[in-house]
Amino acid sequence: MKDRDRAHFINNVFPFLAPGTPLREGVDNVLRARTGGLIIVGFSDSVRKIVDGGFQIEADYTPAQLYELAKMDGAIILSKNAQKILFANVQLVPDSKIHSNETGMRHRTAERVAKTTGELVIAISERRNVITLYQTDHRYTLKDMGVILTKANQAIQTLEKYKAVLDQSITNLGALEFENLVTFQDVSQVIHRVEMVLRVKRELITYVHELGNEGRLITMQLNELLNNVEQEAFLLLKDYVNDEQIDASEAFHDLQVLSERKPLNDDMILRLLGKARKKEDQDRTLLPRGYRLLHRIPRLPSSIIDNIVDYFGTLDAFSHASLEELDRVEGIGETRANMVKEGIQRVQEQLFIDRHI
Ligand SMILES: Nc1ncnc2c1ncn2[C@@H]1O[C@H](COP(=O)(O)OP(=O)(O)OP(=O)(O)O)[C@@H](O)[C@H]1O
Repeated sequence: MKDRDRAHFINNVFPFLAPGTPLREGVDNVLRARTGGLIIVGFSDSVRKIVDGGFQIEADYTPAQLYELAKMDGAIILSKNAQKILFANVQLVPDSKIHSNETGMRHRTAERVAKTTGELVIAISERRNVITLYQTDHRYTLKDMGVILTKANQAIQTLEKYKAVLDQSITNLGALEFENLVTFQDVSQVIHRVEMVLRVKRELITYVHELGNEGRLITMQLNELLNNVEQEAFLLLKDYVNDEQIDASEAFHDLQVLSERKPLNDDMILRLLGKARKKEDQDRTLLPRGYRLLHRIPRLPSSIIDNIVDYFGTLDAFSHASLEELDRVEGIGETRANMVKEGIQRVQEQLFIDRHI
């Protein structure tokens, strides 16, 4: 429930309430001033019905105005986009039969208004120094920036570890590919590690949204760490999918969606790759097409990589091809044939040095 609530606010509310936004600046000022506050963002008909008293303002929203108006009793109503302050000093009279778990009147009112109107309601506590968000039946207490930053940094450390493990298993797979020793289990192991990395990435993105402009450093670290993970995962699928049944981009999309829900198992991975589950297939060697390793050769355009794989079919075939055979591929002349041959050799040597047995 808590995760669902957090996700709801991060997706729908944080774009205009994250640190660095004018609304957050105003709300933080009210919190610091310890006057308390009750703010409704949106003035729909259902809000109109429960408004009693107060006065109309119709001014452009500024953090300073919000802070001044919060010194008064009652609620403040903002426009849906939080660009205007519409009313202040408003008494709200939601149906008292609506269940509320809150104790104080401000928070009970906030919860009931959110449930009846569906609008975002922000309660800033005078005594407890917390900001609570309500919308429909969702409730979320904003966390202290320090707490979120600590969690985000822990997640970055976890990501670094997972990424190192993933890199190593990709290297090991590459070495096995040159030896024609890859089985389904080897591919599945790499896919599981990609899945773990994607999972931590998703968690980190929620922290980044929650941190707003305080999350810039985390974003930079995240981008640097994940620089090529998605491309590698896509190429891995391109190397191994049963392409008569499944397109690699589709498989990559499915991998991302599935890993959001629950941990992948072997059956799911087999389905992703478009392969049937047959007992005898489990230990059979798989021959990769070689997209992933060809992409490691510097300055080799994707169109040429496609032509090489189309012509030879597998890494095994083109890694043993002579210069003359490589020369026959469309887009490859003598110079490029040399470059490809040397490139493949260099990639192979590096993999054998880096592999961890
Ligand atoms: N129905 C309401 N409409 C508008 N404002 C309200 C309403 N109920 C309470 N408030 C505002 O909340 C203020 C504090 O009420 P109360 O102390 O009972 O709330 P609380 O939930 O305990 O919040 P806090 O933690 O800030 O004390 C009131 O002075 C009033 O400004």
